[in-house]
Parts: sequence; C-alpha cells; structure tokens
Amino acid sequence: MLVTGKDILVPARKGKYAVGAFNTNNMEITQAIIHTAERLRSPVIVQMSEGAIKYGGQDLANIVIDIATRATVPVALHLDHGSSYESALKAIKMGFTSVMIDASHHPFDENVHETGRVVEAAHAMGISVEAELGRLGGIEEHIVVDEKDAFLTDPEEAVKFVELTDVDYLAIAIGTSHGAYKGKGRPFIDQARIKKIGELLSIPLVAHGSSGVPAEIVQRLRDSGGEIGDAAGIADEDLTEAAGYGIAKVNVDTDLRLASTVGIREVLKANPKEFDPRKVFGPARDLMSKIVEHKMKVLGSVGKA
Ligand SMILES: O=C(COP(=O)(O)O)NO
Ligand SMILES: [Ca+2]
Ligand code: NA
Ligand SMILES: [Zn+2]
Repeated sequence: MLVTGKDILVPARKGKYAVGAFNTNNMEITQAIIHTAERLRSPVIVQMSEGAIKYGGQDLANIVIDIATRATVPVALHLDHGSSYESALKAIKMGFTSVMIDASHHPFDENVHETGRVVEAAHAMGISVEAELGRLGGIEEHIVVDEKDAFLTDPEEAVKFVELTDVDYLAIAIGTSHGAYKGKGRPFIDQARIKKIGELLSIPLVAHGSSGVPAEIVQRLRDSGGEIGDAAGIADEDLTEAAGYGIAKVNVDTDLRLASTVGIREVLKANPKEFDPRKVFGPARDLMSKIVEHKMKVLGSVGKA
C-alpha cells in the first residue's frame, strides 16, 4: 500500500531498525525494489531525484505509484534532494508521499526558512518532509561538495533545527558521502555523533550516501568491460550499528546503478547475438533484487511489514 514516509519511518525509529530508500529511474529498478520488499515482508521507500523526474517524469512516477498502491507492504514515494520549495510542491502534485528539501548548503537560518516553508505546505497536504543539516562530501546531484566544505552535523544545532522547522525526519552528515568513491578503504562513520544526535532527537534520522559498493560487483563491472577506480562504500556493520542509534532511513542509489550496469554488461558480453531487451534488462533486475535483499537484511527491516 502507498503510505507517507512518516508511516514507515516512525515505527522504524521506534523499533531500532532502518528502512532502505532506493533510487529508481525505470520500471525494472522499481520492480526490483518493491517486489523484493514484498517477498521479504519489509517496508520500503522508493525515491526519485530531480534528475529521475527529468528522465521519467509523471510516467515513471505513475509506475511507482501503481506498483506501490498494489503492493502488500507499506511503500512511500519520496523526492530525493529536492532543491527548492517549487520542486517539493511539484512532486507532491505528482503524487509523491514524502519530499526532501535539501537546503543544507545554505547558512543555518536560510536552511531553516526554506525547510519551514516546505513543512508548512506539505503538512497541510498530509505529506512528510525530510531536511538535511550538515554537508556530505561527494557529489550531491547538483552540488559538488568537496572535502574541505563537507562538515558533520552538530547535535545541538540539530535539536534547534528540528524545533524551528518541525521537519519529520532529518538527514545528518556523519561520514558518508555520495557516489562510488567514499574514501580510501573503509570510510569513518562517526557512530558517537549518531548516538548523541539520536539521544537528543526522537525523530527518524537519515543516512545519505550509504551504498556499500560491494567489491564483487565492482570486479564484475571491470570483468564485463566497465571502468571504475578504487571504489569504496559503507561497511554493512556500520549501517547495522547506526540503525541502533536512530538512523531509520538509509539512502541507496549507487549500488543499484552498479548492479543494473553489471547485469546488462555481462549479458551483452556473453551473448553478442542477443537483442531481446527482456534478456538484457531481466538479469539486471535480478541482480538489483539481490542488492535490495542484502541491504534489507543489513538494516533489519525484513519481516517488519
Ligand atoms: O544518498 C543517496 C545515495 O547515496 P549512494 O551514492 O551512496 O548510493 N541518495 O540521496
Ligand atoms: Ca545537502
Ligand atoms: Na532523500
Ligand atoms: Zn543523498
């Protein structure tokens, strides 16, 4: 069933487990996400970035909404990294049940103002809101945040931010970053900081940049003709620990991008004569389903629906 983000994340925070928020850009990715959630009896969030909306528009949103509505587990459709009040409202008009307003690259007061506006409008329409405080490294869709500008979330400031905005869930900067290159080896996740913020705030917390970038998938990408540098992601055990401290929503995009590309490359490499799209996109869907399954087990959301 199609529900709001809050319907999924408040129980997750209470139950000390996290729920995967997986980015989609087409039907197969959406099916891999939602059908795996049904099979594992797990709630799930399907999210679309502004880039995905540009790519698939209302067509793609409708595919997600239709599959989510018929699903036998709770599913929310979430706007990932909404960059403005207008973008958030447009998503709500498209049928999204949760929206992020990401004004974290602005000074505190401006972030509060922007977020407060979206919360007021979204709540008037029964839609949940995510905001962000602190800056992740890596590429944030439309903003390149380089290391020196990245800063981790201050716990006291987070309390003030939530009081001033009434936001439903808060993305915090705790060492993760977007993309396939999250640092040399195992990125440092500031568990003490998560714990502190989780003790001060009872609302669900959000971890962006949480793809694991599994070495096996990276190798299979290279073996099937892909090129990628020394990629690294977030360790499974770091996500499991963070869920215990209050992280309730975990964003995953890169892992699905890698898996879909590996699925397609391996088929084309092994079968040069193949040109049936179902034979090309089908294996990609299967590999993505495996990634979604693994993540749900790591986050502890299996059987929670
Ligand atoms: O935070 C993310 C995705 O992060 P990854 O690049 O680690 O999948 N989307 O908002
Ligand atoms: Ca941001
Ligand atoms: Na988001
Ligand atoms: Zn993100």
